[in-house]
Amino acid sequence: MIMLAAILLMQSVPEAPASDAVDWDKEFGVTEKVRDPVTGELPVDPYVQSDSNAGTKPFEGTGMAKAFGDQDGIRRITARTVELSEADPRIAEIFKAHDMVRLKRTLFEQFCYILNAGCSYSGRDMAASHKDMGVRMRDMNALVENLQQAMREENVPFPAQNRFLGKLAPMSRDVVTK
Ligand code: HEM
Repeated sequence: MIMLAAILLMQSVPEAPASDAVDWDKEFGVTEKVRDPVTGELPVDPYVQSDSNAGTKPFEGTGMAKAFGDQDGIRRITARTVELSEADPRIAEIFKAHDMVRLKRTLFEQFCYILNAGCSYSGRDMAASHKDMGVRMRDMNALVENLQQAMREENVPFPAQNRFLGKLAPMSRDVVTK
């Protein structure tokens, strides 16, 4: 008897008419970014593209590009640096919420441009890219260790590794949160 009453009660609950349904995503201004079907990258806010966004001038001559294995070597080194950082418990959290497809492309372009290996840099400047990310000096050190490992794995000679790190070091002023 109680069972029957419960079933009748459940059936008599009126369904909300479709016109009353509230689009909460719209109310709260929630929009989901969609990846570009060709590049696989998420869109970013408009910015002015310039090689000067790379944060430093390129090396002269072809020596540094050769030491890094030209574009193929640079691509492997940047991809490996990102891969190691995504798996590094010290800094993985920082990378999780961001677009690693875009980062692999722009980091490659930046390194390739700086090493004078025949690229232009199309990414954002270092201050804009790392704004509000909360990067601390110890996070920077972790990333540098991962880059050093990636360079070692590609047999980049030690003096060339250090010359390159010397170019990147001043950028920490724009990357690390003050
Ligand atoms: C000198 C050191 C560094 C250099 C040269 C560098 C370079 C770059 C470049 C070229 C971009 C892409 C810009 C763009 O999307 O337009 C980027 C973005 C990013 N970087 Fe760095 N970075 C440095 C340090 C760091 C550190 C220490 C961390 C964290 C531990 C970090 C985390 C990220 C993340 C998560 C993004 C993606 C941002 C986004 O998609 O909005 N970077 N970085």
